[in-house]
Amino acid sequence: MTIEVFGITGTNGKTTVSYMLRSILEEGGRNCGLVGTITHAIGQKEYDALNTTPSSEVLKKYFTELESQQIGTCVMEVSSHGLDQGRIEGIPIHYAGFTNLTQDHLDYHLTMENYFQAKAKLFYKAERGMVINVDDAYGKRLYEKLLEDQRREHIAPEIRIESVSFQDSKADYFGKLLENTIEGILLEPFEKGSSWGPVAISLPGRTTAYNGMLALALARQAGLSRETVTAGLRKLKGVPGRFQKIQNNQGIHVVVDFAHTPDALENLLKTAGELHDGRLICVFGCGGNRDREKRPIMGRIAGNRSGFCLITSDNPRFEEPIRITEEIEVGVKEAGCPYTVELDRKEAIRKAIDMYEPGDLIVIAGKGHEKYQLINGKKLPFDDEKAVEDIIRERVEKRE
Ligand SMILES: CC(=O)N[C@H]1[C@@H](OP(=O)(O)OP(=O)(O)OC[C@H]2O[C@@H](n3ccc(=O)[nH]c3=O)[C@H](O)[C@@H]2O)O[C@H](CO)[C@@H](O)[C@@H]1O[C@H](C)C(=O)N[C@@H](C)C(=O)N[C@H](CCC(=O)O)C(=O)O
Ligand SMILES: Nc1ncnc2c1ncn2[C@@H]1O[C@H](COP(=O)(O)OP(=O)(O)OP(=O)(O)O)[C@@H](O)[C@H]1O
Ligand SMILES: N[C@H](CCC[C@H](N)C(=O)O)C(=O)O
Repeated sequence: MTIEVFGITGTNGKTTVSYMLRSILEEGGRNCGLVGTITHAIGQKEYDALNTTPSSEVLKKYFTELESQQIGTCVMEVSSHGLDQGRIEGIPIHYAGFTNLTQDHLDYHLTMENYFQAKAKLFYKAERGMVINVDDAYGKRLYEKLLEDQRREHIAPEIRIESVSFQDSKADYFGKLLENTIEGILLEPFEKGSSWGPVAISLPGRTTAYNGMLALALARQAGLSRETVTAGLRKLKGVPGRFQKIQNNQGIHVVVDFAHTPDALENLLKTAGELHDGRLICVFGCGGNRDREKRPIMGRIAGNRSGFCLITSDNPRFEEPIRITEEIEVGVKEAGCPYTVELDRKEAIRKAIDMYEPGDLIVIAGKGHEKYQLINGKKLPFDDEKAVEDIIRERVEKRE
Protein backbone atom coordinates (compact mmCIF):
# COMPACT_ATOMS: atom_id res chain seq x y z
CA MET A 1 0.00 0.00 0.00
CA THR A 2 1.38 3.42 -0.92
CA ILE A 3 0.76 6.06 1.68
CA GLU A 4 0.38 9.45 0.07
CA VAL A 5 2.61 11.87 1.96
CA PHE A 6 2.36 15.65 2.14
CA GLY A 7 5.46 17.37 3.56
CA ILE A 8 5.15 20.96 4.77
CA THR A 9 8.17 23.11 5.49
CA GLY A 10 8.98 26.76 6.25
CA THR A 11 9.76 28.81 9.36
CA ASN A 12 6.17 29.57 10.37
CA GLY A 13 2.83 28.11 9.44
CA LYS A 14 3.71 24.42 9.08
CA THR A 15 1.45 23.26 11.90
CA THR A 16 -1.45 25.44 10.79
CA VAL A 17 -1.18 24.31 7.14
CA SER A 18 -1.01 20.68 8.30
CA TYR A 19 -4.20 21.00 10.34
CA MET A 20 -5.95 22.72 7.44
CA LEU A 21 -4.82 20.05 5.00
CA ARG A 22 -5.87 17.22 7.30
CA SER A 23 -9.31 18.79 7.69
CA ILE A 24 -9.67 18.99 3.88
CA LEU A 25 -8.42 15.44 3.30
CA GLU A 26 -10.78 14.06 5.95
CA GLU A 27 -13.62 16.01 4.37
CA GLY A 28 -12.70 14.14 1.18
CA GLY A 29 -13.19 10.85 3.03
CA ARG A 30 -9.53 10.06 3.53
CA ASN A 31 -8.07 8.78 6.79
CA CYS A 32 -5.02 10.81 7.54
CA GLY A 33 -2.00 10.59 9.86
CA LEU A 34 -0.53 13.83 11.21
CA VAL A 35 3.08 14.28 12.31
CA GLY A 36 4.20 17.67 13.59
CA THR A 37 4.89 20.02 16.45
CA ILE A 38 1.67 19.46 18.40
CA THR A 39 1.08 15.75 18.02
CA HIS A 40 1.97 12.60 16.16
CA ALA A 41 -1.50 11.21 15.43
CA ILE A 42 -1.20 7.79 13.82
CA GLY A 43 -4.78 6.61 13.47
CA GLN A 44 -5.87 4.99 16.74
CA LYS A 45 -2.58 5.92 18.37
CA GLU A 46 -1.37 9.32 19.45
CA TYR A 47 2.25 9.88 20.42
CA ASP A 48 3.85 12.89 22.13
CA ALA A 49 5.64 15.10 19.63
CA LEU A 50 9.13 15.09 21.15
CA ASN A 51 10.44 16.52 17.89
CA THR A 52 8.43 18.15 15.11
CA THR A 53 10.00 15.72 12.65
CA PRO A 54 11.07 12.54 14.44
CA SER A 55 14.02 10.29 13.52
CA SER A 56 13.76 8.09 10.44
CA GLU A 57 13.40 5.00 12.69
CA VAL A 58 10.38 6.52 14.42
CA LEU A 59 8.93 7.67 11.11
CA LYS A 60 9.28 4.19 9.62
CA LYS A 61 7.46 2.77 12.65
CA TYR A 62 4.66 5.31 12.12
CA PHE A 63 4.34 4.36 8.47
CA THR A 64 4.14 0.66 9.31
CA GLU A 65 1.38 1.48 11.80
CA LEU A 66 -0.49 3.62 9.27
CA GLU A 67 -0.34 0.74 6.80
CA SER A 68 -1.62 -1.79 9.28
CA GLN A 69 -4.58 0.51 10.02
CA GLN A 70 -5.23 0.99 6.28
CA ILE A 71 -4.60 4.73 6.53
CA GLY A 72 -3.58 5.93 3.08
CA THR A 73 -2.52 9.53 3.72
CA CYS A 74 -0.09 11.33 6.01
CA VAL A 75 0.51 15.05 6.49
CA MET A 76 3.93 15.78 7.92
CA GLU A 77 5.70 18.91 9.07
CA VAL A 78 9.30 18.73 7.94
CA SER A 79 11.65 20.79 10.08
CA SER A 80 14.99 22.13 8.89
CA HIS A 81 16.71 20.07 11.60
CA GLY A 82 14.88 17.03 10.27
CA LEU A 83 16.02 17.73 6.70
CA ASP A 84 19.59 18.52 7.69
CA GLN A 85 19.88 15.37 9.79
CA GLY A 86 18.35 13.09 7.13
CA ARG A 87 15.36 12.17 9.31
CA ILE A 88 13.08 11.75 6.27
CA GLU A 89 15.49 9.55 4.32
CA GLY A 90 13.63 6.49 3.09
CA ILE A 91 10.27 8.22 3.49
CA PRO A 92 8.56 9.04 0.18
CA ILE A 93 7.23 12.58 -0.21
CA HIS A 94 4.53 13.03 -2.84
CA TYR A 95 3.59 16.66 -2.33
CA ALA A 96 5.67 19.42 -0.72
CA GLY A 97 4.60 22.86 0.49
CA PHE A 98 6.72 25.91 1.42
CA THR A 99 5.27 28.56 3.75
CA ASN A 100 8.08 31.12 4.24
CA LEU A 101 11.62 31.52 5.52
CA THR A 102 12.53 34.09 8.13
CA GLN A 103 14.99 34.23 10.96
CA ASP A 104 15.12 31.30 13.36
CA HIS A 105 17.41 28.44 14.31
CA LEU A 106 20.63 30.34 13.54
CA ASP A 107 22.16 28.63 16.59
CA TYR A 108 21.99 25.46 14.50
CA HIS A 109 22.32 26.57 10.87
CA LEU A 110 24.57 29.61 11.54
CA THR A 111 23.48 31.43 8.37
CA MET A 112 20.16 32.03 6.61
CA GLU A 113 21.72 30.52 3.47
CA ASN A 114 22.38 27.19 5.25
CA TYR A 115 18.88 27.31 6.71
CA PHE A 116 17.41 27.89 3.23
CA GLN A 117 19.47 25.07 1.67
CA ALA A 118 18.22 22.67 4.36
CA LYS A 119 14.60 23.59 3.62
CA ALA A 120 15.14 23.36 -0.16
CA LYS A 121 16.09 19.67 0.12
CA LEU A 122 12.45 18.70 0.65
CA PHE A 123 11.49 19.89 -2.84
CA TYR A 124 13.93 17.58 -4.59
CA LYS A 125 12.14 14.64 -2.98
CA ALA A 126 8.61 15.57 -4.05
CA GLU A 127 7.36 12.96 -6.51
CA ARG A 128 4.09 14.51 -7.70
CA GLY A 129 3.75 18.16 -6.88
CA MET A 130 4.87 21.16 -4.91
CA VAL A 131 3.41 24.50 -3.93
CA ILE A 132 5.45 27.52 -2.93
CA ASN A 133 4.54 30.90 -1.43
CA VAL A 134 6.31 33.23 -3.87
CA ASP A 135 5.50 36.41 -1.91
CA ASP A 136 8.27 35.30 0.42
CA ALA A 137 11.69 36.24 -0.99
CA TYR A 138 13.20 32.82 -0.30
CA GLY A 139 10.05 31.18 -1.64
CA LYS A 140 10.42 33.08 -4.91
CA ARG A 141 14.05 32.06 -5.18
CA LEU A 142 13.16 28.41 -4.52
CA TYR A 143 10.32 28.46 -7.06
CA GLU A 144 12.52 29.92 -9.81
CA LYS A 145 15.32 27.48 -9.08
CA LEU A 146 12.93 24.52 -9.19
CA LEU A 147 11.48 25.65 -12.52
CA GLU A 148 14.99 26.12 -13.88
CA ASP A 149 15.95 22.62 -12.67
CA GLN A 150 12.86 21.22 -14.33
CA ARG A 151 13.83 22.94 -17.61
CA ARG A 152 17.24 21.32 -17.29
CA GLU A 153 15.53 17.97 -16.75
CA HIS A 154 16.84 17.58 -13.21
CA ILE A 155 13.22 17.40 -12.07
CA ALA A 156 10.76 15.17 -13.96
CA PRO A 157 8.46 17.13 -16.32
CA GLU A 158 5.25 15.63 -14.88
CA ILE A 159 5.92 17.01 -11.39
CA ARG A 160 3.76 20.09 -10.84
CA ILE A 161 5.57 23.12 -9.50
CA GLU A 162 2.97 25.75 -8.56
CA SER A 163 2.96 29.14 -6.91
CA VAL A 164 0.74 30.85 -4.38
CA SER A 165 0.59 34.63 -4.08
CA PHE A 166 -1.48 37.50 -2.79
CA GLN A 167 0.52 39.99 -4.87
CA ASP A 168 0.90 38.48 -8.32
CA SER A 169 -2.39 37.74 -10.07
CA LYS A 170 -0.51 35.50 -12.53
CA ALA A 171 0.39 33.01 -9.82
CA ASP A 172 -1.15 29.55 -10.17
CA TYR A 173 -3.13 30.25 -7.00
CA PHE A 174 -3.75 33.96 -6.47
CA GLY A 175 -5.65 35.02 -3.37
CA LYS A 176 -7.58 38.05 -2.19
CA LEU A 177 -8.27 38.60 1.46
CA LEU A 178 -11.89 39.79 1.48
CA GLU A 179 -12.52 40.04 5.22
CA ASN A 180 -10.38 39.82 8.33
CA THR A 181 -12.10 39.87 11.73
CA ILE A 182 -11.30 38.48 15.16
CA GLU A 183 -13.59 35.53 14.28
CA GLY A 184 -11.74 34.60 11.11
CA ILE A 185 -11.15 35.43 7.46
CA LEU A 186 -12.96 35.33 4.15
CA LEU A 187 -10.66 34.52 1.29
CA GLU A 188 -11.19 34.52 -2.48
CA PRO A 189 -8.88 32.08 -4.26
CA PHE A 190 -8.28 32.30 -8.01
CA GLU A 191 -7.07 29.05 -9.53
CA LYS A 192 -5.30 29.77 -12.84
CA GLY A 193 -7.35 32.97 -12.97
CA SER A 194 -10.72 31.40 -12.14
CA SER A 195 -12.42 32.62 -8.96
CA TRP A 196 -13.68 30.15 -6.35
CA GLY A 197 -15.91 32.68 -4.62
CA PRO A 198 -15.51 33.25 -0.88
CA VAL A 199 -13.88 30.64 1.36
CA ALA A 200 -14.24 31.00 5.15
CA ILE A 201 -11.60 30.04 7.73
CA SER A 202 -12.16 30.42 11.49
CA LEU A 203 -8.76 31.92 12.26
CA PRO A 204 -7.85 35.59 11.81
CA GLY A 205 -5.00 37.32 10.05
CA ARG A 206 -3.21 37.64 6.76
CA THR A 207 -1.01 34.67 7.71
CA THR A 208 -4.13 32.50 7.91
CA ALA A 209 -4.89 33.52 4.34
CA TYR A 210 -1.41 32.40 3.23
CA ASN A 211 -1.65 29.13 5.16
CA GLY A 212 -5.14 28.49 3.76
CA MET A 213 -4.03 29.07 0.17
CA LEU A 214 -1.10 26.68 0.54
CA ALA A 215 -3.30 23.93 2.02
CA LEU A 216 -5.90 24.52 -0.66
CA ALA A 217 -3.40 24.32 -3.53
CA LEU A 218 -1.79 21.13 -2.20
CA ALA A 219 -5.21 19.54 -1.85
CA ARG A 220 -6.06 20.49 -5.43
CA GLN A 221 -2.81 18.95 -6.68
CA ALA A 222 -3.88 15.73 -4.94
CA GLY A 223 -7.21 15.79 -6.80
CA LEU A 224 -9.69 17.06 -4.22
CA SER A 225 -12.65 19.05 -5.51
CA ARG A 226 -13.17 22.77 -4.84
CA GLU A 227 -16.29 21.94 -2.82
CA THR A 228 -14.41 19.49 -0.60
CA VAL A 229 -11.56 21.95 -0.07
CA THR A 230 -13.94 24.79 0.83
CA ALA A 231 -15.93 22.58 3.24
CA GLY A 232 -12.76 21.16 4.82
CA LEU A 233 -11.37 24.62 5.50
CA ARG A 234 -14.69 25.82 6.90
CA LYS A 235 -14.86 22.85 9.29
CA LEU A 236 -11.54 23.57 10.97
CA LYS A 237 -12.46 25.40 14.15
CA GLY A 238 -8.96 26.41 15.16
CA VAL A 239 -5.51 25.00 15.89
CA PRO A 240 -4.40 24.55 19.52
CA GLY A 241 -2.27 27.52 20.62
CA ARG A 242 -2.59 29.40 17.32
CA PHE A 243 -4.48 32.67 17.92
CA GLN A 244 -6.41 30.77 20.57
CA LYS A 245 -8.93 32.96 22.40
CA ILE A 246 -9.26 32.03 26.06
CA GLN A 247 -12.96 32.10 26.89
CA ASN A 248 -13.98 33.53 30.26
CA ASN A 249 -17.02 35.21 31.78
CA GLN A 250 -15.08 38.19 33.14
CA GLY A 251 -14.89 39.99 29.80
CA ILE A 252 -11.09 39.75 29.73
CA HIS A 253 -9.79 39.38 26.19
CA VAL A 254 -6.80 37.02 26.05
CA VAL A 255 -5.14 35.30 23.11
CA VAL A 256 -2.51 32.55 23.40
CA ASP A 257 -0.24 32.06 20.39
CA PHE A 258 2.89 30.03 19.55
CA ALA A 259 4.73 32.98 17.93
CA HIS A 260 8.36 32.42 18.90
CA THR A 261 10.15 33.99 15.92
CA PRO A 262 10.45 37.68 14.96
CA ASP A 263 8.25 37.26 11.88
CA ALA A 264 5.55 35.33 13.73
CA LEU A 265 5.49 37.86 16.57
CA GLU A 266 5.31 40.76 14.13
CA ASN A 267 2.39 39.16 12.28
CA LEU A 268 0.61 38.15 15.45
CA LEU A 269 0.78 41.62 17.02
CA LYS A 270 -0.07 43.29 13.72
CA THR A 271 -3.19 41.12 13.39
CA ALA A 272 -4.10 41.70 17.03
CA GLY A 273 -3.60 45.47 16.61
CA GLU A 274 -5.70 45.62 13.43
CA LEU A 275 -8.57 43.71 14.98
CA HIS A 276 -8.58 45.42 18.34
CA ASP A 277 -8.84 49.12 19.11
CA GLY A 278 -7.60 49.14 22.71
CA ARG A 279 -4.19 48.66 24.29
CA LEU A 280 -2.17 45.52 23.52
CA ILE A 281 -0.46 43.94 26.54
CA CYS A 282 2.14 41.44 25.36
CA VAL A 283 3.49 38.68 27.62
CA PHE A 284 6.44 36.92 26.02
CA GLY A 285 9.98 35.58 26.33
CA CYS A 286 12.46 33.62 24.22
CA GLY A 287 13.66 30.04 24.50
CA GLY A 288 17.05 29.27 26.04
CA ASN A 289 19.81 27.32 24.20
CA ARG A 290 18.32 28.50 20.90
CA ASP A 291 18.96 31.33 18.42
CA ARG A 292 20.08 34.25 20.64
CA GLU A 293 20.12 36.80 17.87
CA LYS A 294 16.34 36.89 17.69
CA ARG A 295 15.93 38.09 21.30
CA PRO A 296 16.50 41.87 20.91
CA ILE A 297 14.69 41.76 17.55
CA MET A 298 11.62 40.22 19.16
CA GLY A 299 11.94 42.75 21.99
CA ARG A 300 11.89 45.60 19.46
CA ILE A 301 8.90 44.14 17.61
CA ALA A 302 6.88 43.61 20.79
CA GLY A 303 7.86 47.08 22.01
CA ASN A 304 6.84 48.76 18.76
CA ARG A 305 3.50 47.01 18.52
CA SER A 306 2.35 46.86 22.17
CA GLY A 307 1.15 49.36 24.72
CA PHE A 308 2.87 47.41 27.49
CA CYS A 309 5.27 44.44 27.54
CA LEU A 310 5.71 41.82 30.24
CA ILE A 311 9.01 40.15 29.52
CA THR A 312 9.10 36.68 31.03
CA SER A 313 10.55 33.18 30.71
CA ASP A 314 9.67 30.92 27.80
CA ASN A 315 11.64 27.66 28.04
CA PRO A 316 14.92 28.80 29.61
CA ARG A 317 16.36 25.26 29.22
CA PHE A 318 19.90 25.43 30.60
CA GLU A 319 20.31 29.22 30.44
CA GLU A 320 19.97 31.68 33.30
CA PRO A 321 16.46 33.18 32.69
CA ILE A 322 17.56 36.72 33.61
CA ARG A 323 20.29 36.63 30.92
CA ILE A 324 17.64 35.85 28.30
CA THR A 325 15.28 38.61 29.43
CA GLU A 326 18.18 41.10 29.55
CA GLU A 327 18.79 40.45 25.85
CA ILE A 328 15.11 40.94 25.06
CA GLU A 329 14.98 44.12 27.16
CA VAL A 330 17.52 45.81 24.88
CA GLY A 331 14.97 45.75 22.05
CA VAL A 332 11.96 46.74 24.16
CA LYS A 333 13.91 49.73 25.53
CA GLU A 334 14.91 50.78 22.02
CA ALA A 335 11.24 50.81 21.05
CA GLY A 336 10.48 53.02 24.04
CA CYS A 337 7.66 50.80 25.26
CA PRO A 338 6.79 50.64 28.97
CA TYR A 339 7.57 47.18 30.35
CA THR A 340 8.17 44.98 33.38
CA VAL A 341 10.39 41.93 33.71
CA GLU A 342 8.79 39.06 35.64
CA LEU A 343 10.68 35.81 35.29
CA ASP A 344 7.89 33.62 36.66
CA ARG A 345 5.57 33.11 33.66
CA LYS A 346 2.42 32.57 35.71
CA GLU A 347 3.13 35.75 37.70
CA ALA A 348 3.75 37.66 34.47
CA ILE A 349 0.35 36.52 33.17
CA ARG A 350 -1.19 37.52 36.53
CA LYS A 351 0.34 41.00 36.25
CA ALA A 352 -1.06 41.34 32.73
CA ILE A 353 -4.52 40.40 33.95
CA ASP A 354 -4.23 42.73 36.97
CA MET A 355 -3.44 45.68 34.71
CA TYR A 356 -6.18 44.79 32.19
CA GLU A 357 -8.73 47.49 31.51
CA PRO A 358 -11.87 47.12 29.39
CA GLY A 359 -10.92 47.36 25.73
CA ASP A 360 -7.41 45.93 26.21
CA LEU A 361 -6.20 42.71 24.62
CA ILE A 362 -3.63 40.47 26.34
CA VAL A 363 -1.46 38.49 23.92
CA ILE A 364 0.57 35.66 25.45
CA ALA A 365 3.15 34.59 22.90
CA GLY A 366 5.76 31.87 22.50
CA LYS A 367 4.43 28.67 24.01
CA GLY A 368 1.01 28.19 22.40
CA HIS A 369 -0.05 24.55 22.84
CA GLU A 370 2.96 23.58 25.00
CA LYS A 371 1.99 21.94 28.29
CA TYR A 372 5.37 22.26 29.97
CA GLN A 373 8.24 24.58 30.74
CA LEU A 374 11.83 23.41 30.31
CA ILE A 375 13.87 24.75 33.21
CA ASN A 376 17.37 23.54 33.99
CA GLY A 377 16.94 20.05 32.57
CA LYS A 378 13.48 19.62 34.11
CA LYS A 379 10.20 19.42 32.19
CA LEU A 380 7.71 21.09 34.55
CA PRO A 381 3.96 21.23 33.88
CA PHE A 382 2.94 24.60 32.47
CA ASP A 383 0.12 25.64 30.20
CA ASP A 384 -0.62 29.28 29.22
CA GLU A 385 -4.31 28.54 28.73
CA LYS A 386 -4.63 26.88 32.15
CA ALA A 387 -2.59 29.65 33.80
CA VAL A 388 -5.06 32.25 32.50
CA GLU A 389 -8.06 30.20 33.61
CA ASP A 390 -6.57 29.57 37.08
CA ILE A 391 -5.70 33.23 37.61
CA ILE A 392 -9.14 34.41 36.56
CA ARG A 393 -10.78 31.83 38.84
CA GLU A 394 -8.51 32.80 41.76
CA ARG A 395 -9.46 36.47 41.29
CA VAL A 396 -13.18 35.66 41.29
CA GLU A 397 -12.82 33.46 44.42
CA LYS A 398 -10.88 36.20 46.22
CA ARG A 399 -13.60 38.72 45.49
CA GLU A 400 -16.43 36.45 46.71
C1 LIG B 1 19.14 20.18 20.99
C2 LIG B 1 18.71 18.95 20.25
O1 LIG B 1 18.59 18.98 19.04
N1 LIG B 1 18.47 17.84 20.96
C3 LIG B 1 18.07 16.61 20.31
C4 LIG B 1 18.99 15.53 20.73
O2 LIG B 1 18.88 15.43 22.13
P1 LIG B 1 20.13 15.11 23.01
O3 LIG B 1 19.63 14.10 23.99
O4 LIG B 1 21.31 14.77 22.20
O5 LIG B 1 20.39 16.50 23.67
P2 LIG B 1 19.39 17.31 24.68
O6 LIG B 1 19.17 16.50 25.88
O7 LIG B 1 18.21 17.80 23.94
O8 LIG B 1 20.34 18.53 25.12
C5 LIG B 1 21.09 19.22 24.20
C6 LIG B 1 21.01 20.70 24.49
O9 LIG B 1 21.02 21.03 25.88
C7 LIG B 1 22.18 21.76 26.23
N2 LIG B 1 22.64 21.27 27.57
C8 LIG B 1 22.47 19.96 27.91
C9 LIG B 1 22.86 19.53 29.18
C10 LIG B 1 23.43 20.47 30.07
O10 LIG B 1 23.79 20.16 31.23
N3 LIG B 1 23.57 21.74 29.68
C11 LIG B 1 23.21 22.15 28.45
O11 LIG B 1 23.36 23.33 28.16
C12 LIG B 1 23.16 21.53 25.12
O12 LIG B 1 24.00 22.64 24.91
C13 LIG B 1 22.23 21.39 23.93
O13 LIG B 1 21.84 22.64 23.40
O14 LIG B 1 18.59 14.29 20.17
C14 LIG B 1 17.25 13.89 20.55
C15 LIG B 1 16.94 12.55 19.90
O15 LIG B 1 17.02 12.67 18.52
C16 LIG B 1 16.26 14.93 20.08
O16 LIG B 1 14.95 14.59 20.50
C17 LIG B 1 16.64 16.26 20.70
O17 LIG B 1 15.77 17.23 20.16
C18 LIG B 1 15.26 18.17 21.05
C19 LIG B 1 13.97 17.65 21.68
C20 LIG B 1 14.96 19.45 20.30
O18 LIG B 1 14.26 20.29 20.81
N4 LIG B 1 15.46 19.60 19.07
C21 LIG B 1 15.14 20.74 18.23
C22 LIG B 1 16.34 21.63 17.98
C23 LIG B 1 14.60 20.22 16.92
O19 LIG B 1 15.00 19.22 16.37
N5 LIG B 1 13.61 20.92 16.46
C24 LIG B 1 12.95 20.64 15.22
C25 LIG B 1 11.86 21.66 15.00
C26 LIG B 1 12.36 23.00 14.79
C27 LIG B 1 11.35 23.91 14.11
O20 LIG B 1 11.10 23.77 12.91
O21 LIG B 1 10.84 24.83 14.78
C28 LIG B 1 12.25 19.31 15.28
O22 LIG B 1 12.07 18.69 14.22
O23 LIG B 1 11.80 18.95 16.37
N1 LIG C 1 2.25 31.94 7.34
C1 LIG C 1 2.73 32.48 8.45
N2 LIG C 1 3.63 33.50 8.39
C2 LIG C 1 4.14 34.05 9.51
N3 LIG C 1 3.78 33.69 10.76
C3 LIG C 1 2.90 32.69 10.87
C4 LIG C 1 2.33 32.02 9.74
N4 LIG C 1 1.48 31.08 10.18
C5 LIG C 1 1.51 31.12 11.51
N5 LIG C 1 2.35 32.10 11.94
C6 LIG C 1 2.74 32.43 13.32
O1 LIG C 1 3.71 31.46 13.70
C7 LIG C 1 3.28 30.72 14.85
C8 LIG C 1 3.58 29.27 14.64
O2 LIG C 1 2.70 28.79 13.65
P1 LIG C 1 2.71 27.27 13.27
O3 LIG C 1 2.76 26.46 14.49
O4 LIG C 1 1.63 27.00 12.30
O5 LIG C 1 4.15 27.23 12.55
P2 LIG C 1 5.23 26.11 12.55
O6 LIG C 1 5.96 26.32 11.28
O7 LIG C 1 4.59 24.79 12.74
O8 LIG C 1 6.15 26.44 13.79
P3 LIG C 1 7.15 25.39 14.53
O9 LIG C 1 7.86 24.59 13.56
O10 LIG C 1 8.08 26.23 15.30
O11 LIG C 1 6.29 24.51 15.32
C9 LIG C 1 1.79 30.98 14.97
O12 LIG C 1 1.39 30.89 16.30
C10 LIG C 1 1.65 32.37 14.36
O13 LIG C 1 1.94 33.34 15.33
N1 LIG D 1 10.24 24.05 17.38
C1 LIG D 1 10.79 25.17 18.10
C2 LIG D 1 9.86 25.48 19.22
C3 LIG D 1 10.26 26.67 20.07
C4 LIG D 1 9.20 27.02 21.08
C5 LIG D 1 9.55 28.04 22.08
N2 LIG D 1 8.59 27.95 23.12
C6 LIG D 1 10.96 27.84 22.61
O1 LIG D 1 11.11 27.03 23.51
O2 LIG D 1 11.87 28.50 22.13
C7 LIG D 1 12.20 24.83 18.57
O3 LIG D 1 12.43 23.69 18.97
O4 LIG D 1 13.05 25.69 18.50
